[in-house]
Amino acid sequence: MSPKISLTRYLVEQQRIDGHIPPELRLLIEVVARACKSISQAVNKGALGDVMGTAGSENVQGEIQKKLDIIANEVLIEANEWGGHLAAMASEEMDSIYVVPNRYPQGEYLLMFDPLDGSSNIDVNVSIGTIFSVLKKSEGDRGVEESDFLQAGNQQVAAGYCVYGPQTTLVLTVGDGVAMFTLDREQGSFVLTEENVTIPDDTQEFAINMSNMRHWDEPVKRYIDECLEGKDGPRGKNFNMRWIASMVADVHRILCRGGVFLYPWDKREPEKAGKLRLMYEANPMSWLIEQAGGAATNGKQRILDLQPTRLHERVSVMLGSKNEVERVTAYHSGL
Ligand SMILES: O=P(O)(O)OC[C@H]1O[C@](O)(COP(=O)(O)O)[C@@H](O)[C@@H]1O
Ligand SMILES: [Mg+2]
Ligand SMILES: [Mg+2]
Repeated sequence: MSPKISLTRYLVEQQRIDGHIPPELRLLIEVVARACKSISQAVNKGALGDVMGTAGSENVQGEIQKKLDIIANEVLIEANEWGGHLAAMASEEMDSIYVVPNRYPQGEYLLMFDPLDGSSNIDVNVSIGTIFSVLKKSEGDRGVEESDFLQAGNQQVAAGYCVYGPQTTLVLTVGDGVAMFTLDREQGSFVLTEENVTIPDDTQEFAINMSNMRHWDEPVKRYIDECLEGKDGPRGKNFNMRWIASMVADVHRILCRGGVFLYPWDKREPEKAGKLRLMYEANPMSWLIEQAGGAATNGKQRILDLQPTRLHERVSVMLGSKNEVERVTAYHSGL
């Protein structure tokens, strides 16, 4: 049996052999992974720990925060602020950026995260996760500002998520393909279980919240209608549907076996570009999908080329198997 390769060894090889990542970034990723391990332990406690239910407070998105949203946010802040690799952090659960206090060494990276993704599934024992994205701080000595974070997704230097499901799995890219690490609870460490993950260009499985159908725009309606017509329709093949309502779990399924995920703009809140957030949901997931051979657009443009204007900006998301994403994107330009 091939020797178990730990996350640390994998990253050291990425650093030393492939020269893909500087030592500081490697150390930052290890700290994020350790934080995810602690969050996984809190999640596993469930009703045995004081982690279920709402916290009663509201976040900048206007959502009622769950206790685990706040616990996960605090774990990530505490783990990363003293490590010396970061200049600042931003989170779905914090209105503005968190600048690393100057009693700690200042690093050159910016970390963004969705500390707990799939919050509506926390109390019903369905897979949830943490999503993260790393950018470089711009050169110069001036203090970090929110504008430093407003970089296009194609500027990410690392991106990943950790899914807390039957297994705890960390999925990562530093621009050299996608690797998956499973938490070995006995050892307490992440072990490499999949490397150079690739997703098929074609698929017969789509993921969308069908209950929003009457609110969708024509191109999305057409695309889903054709999938539902199956082999009797213009697609000539049957499609299956899945919707876990945890983006991290729906995307993980796609990285494991292909598929297409859509959370498009809809008429419920026409002034919003979509439900999901560009900086710490769509950008990291889009880079992972592209690194695995897939595609990700907002229906019109490659998500990674979008220039952000606000920290908590929302975006329409279509990602997964390349040929399906290209098809639904083509429908948006009237083809
Ligand atoms: O409940 P809906 O409308 O299907 O939305 C589900 C989507 O909302 C989310 O839960 C939003 O993320 P958060 O849980 O981090 O707020 C996604 O994970 C998921 O894809
Ligand atoms: Mg989320
Ligand atoms: Mg969240």
